[in-house]
Amino acid sequence: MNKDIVWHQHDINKAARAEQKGHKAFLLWFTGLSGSGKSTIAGALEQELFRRGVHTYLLDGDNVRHGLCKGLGFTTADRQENLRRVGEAAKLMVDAGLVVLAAFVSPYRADRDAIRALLPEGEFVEVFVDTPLAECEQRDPKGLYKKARAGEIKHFTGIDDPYEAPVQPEVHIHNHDRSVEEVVAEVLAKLQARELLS
Ligand SMILES: Nc1ncnc2c1ncn2[C@@H]1O[C@H](COP(=O)(O)OS(=O)(=O)O)[C@@H](OP(=O)(O)O)[C@H]1O
Ligand SMILES: Nc1ncnc2c1ncn2[C@@H]1O[C@H](COP(=O)(O)OP(=O)(O)O)[C@@H](O)[C@H]1O
Repeated sequence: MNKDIVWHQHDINKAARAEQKGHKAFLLWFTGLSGSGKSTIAGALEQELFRRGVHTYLLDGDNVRHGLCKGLGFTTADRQENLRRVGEAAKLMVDAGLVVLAAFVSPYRADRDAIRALLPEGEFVEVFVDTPLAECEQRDPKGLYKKARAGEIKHFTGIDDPYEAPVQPEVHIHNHDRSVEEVVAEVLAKLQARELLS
């Protein structure tokens, strides 16, 4: 870091924004295999939060790779850079007073922990969307598992690339043989128990 660049503390801070918006700001980080249901659950949860008047923003892996993270692939280094950029963007949004929902495979513990470390204690909520690989592969909505099995896609998480499951996620969802509504209700209850939502 250049020592001539000094942090400027502005007058409107996070507490003031939370008071204006009427709720706390935090980052809900959804991690799990491709096809586990991250986008579906994050999207349904965002709808419910929005309905309650919560100011939200949903960052989705497939979408940010069209802009902020354009050109990055799926090597370990590219995933790390992808998640570093997303983590910094999410941090700004949380500072702006939003409840940010981020849905990324984010297969490496170190990358997820690096994002956790960017935020104040309690403002990073890791949500492990735990769906068996066989189920994800059966869902295969984009046909990517089929391509990965055929060797047409390399470094595919769960096939020829690792997925390091969270050890102590704040929320552990089993998203198999359950309705999306049931799962959303479970996440909301966990957030209320942590006093992140009223
Ligand atoms: N090799 C490989 N491994 C995993 N996923 C792949 C790969 N190639 C393409 N895709 C598609 O890209 C989506 C994952 O992007 P992410 O930005 O979430 O990945 S990561 O967090 O940087 O690991 C992922 O989206 P989801 O299915 O929504 O998880 C896939 O559709
Ligand atoms: N609880 C669930 N039960 C059955 N199918 C689900 C459930 N949650 C998500 N799905 C389906 O699984 C597929 C993958 O979901 P998606 O949200 O795209 O996963 P991801 O974002 O993790 O890749 C979609 O076809 C979605 O409709």
